[in-house]
Amino acid sequence: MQPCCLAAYDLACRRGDRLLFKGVGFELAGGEALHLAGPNGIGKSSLMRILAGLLRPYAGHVEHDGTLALADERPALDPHRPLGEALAFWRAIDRAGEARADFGLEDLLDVPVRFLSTGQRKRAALARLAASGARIWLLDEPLNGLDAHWGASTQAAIEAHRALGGIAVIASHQPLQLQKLRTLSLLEHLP
Ligand SMILES: Nc1ncnc2c1ncn2[C@@H]1O[C@H](COP(=O)(O)OP(=O)(O)OP(=O)(O)O)[C@@H](O)[C@H]1O
Repeated sequence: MQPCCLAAYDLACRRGDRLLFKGVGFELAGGEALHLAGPNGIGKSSLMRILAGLLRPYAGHVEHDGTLALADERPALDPHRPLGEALAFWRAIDRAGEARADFGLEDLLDVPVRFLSTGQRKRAALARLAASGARIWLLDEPLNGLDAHWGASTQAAIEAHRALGGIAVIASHQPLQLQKLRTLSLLEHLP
């Protein structure tokens, strides 16, 4: 895997007429992981969208070297297609190789995405991200809806991605069992 990096400098975020946070900065190199922490509504998902380039920061800027992929509560899979086709749609666009991570979807490939359970849909979204070949994974509440087995498997997939030199930024209310995990609490960046 090519070297990658992700850095945020003095970020501030405003939504509507409210400033959510300010002065957020970090630098991540290949193999590193950052846990975004903070209570409901503080701006973790907003920060994720800024990092992904989907939301303009009120102040500051983001720099990255390496492709980014975001998995949030929207699975970005066509709800009307069978899961196999919905994943193939992205594979054709991403032109990445086979995903190394196994999210146990083999028996669900003919099920329309809209019929998947919460945890199955989450696993499908994670499989899409893992198959994208992106070097920088932005994971917004990746463990939501997953049972203990798939929660552990997802964290193992994150560790495998890091071992290959990838970066992971993870917003999560749930404890994470990841090696050398750095933490950024948005509570320390209130305006
Ligand atoms: N499009 C929008 N316009 C205005 N306000 C918004 C918009 N999207 C989100 N917000 C507000 O921004 C704040 C931060 O939302 P965000 O989803 O980033 O928080 P969060 O830390 O991820 O929360 P949670 O832990 O509940 O997922 C919330 O008060 C939310 O209502």
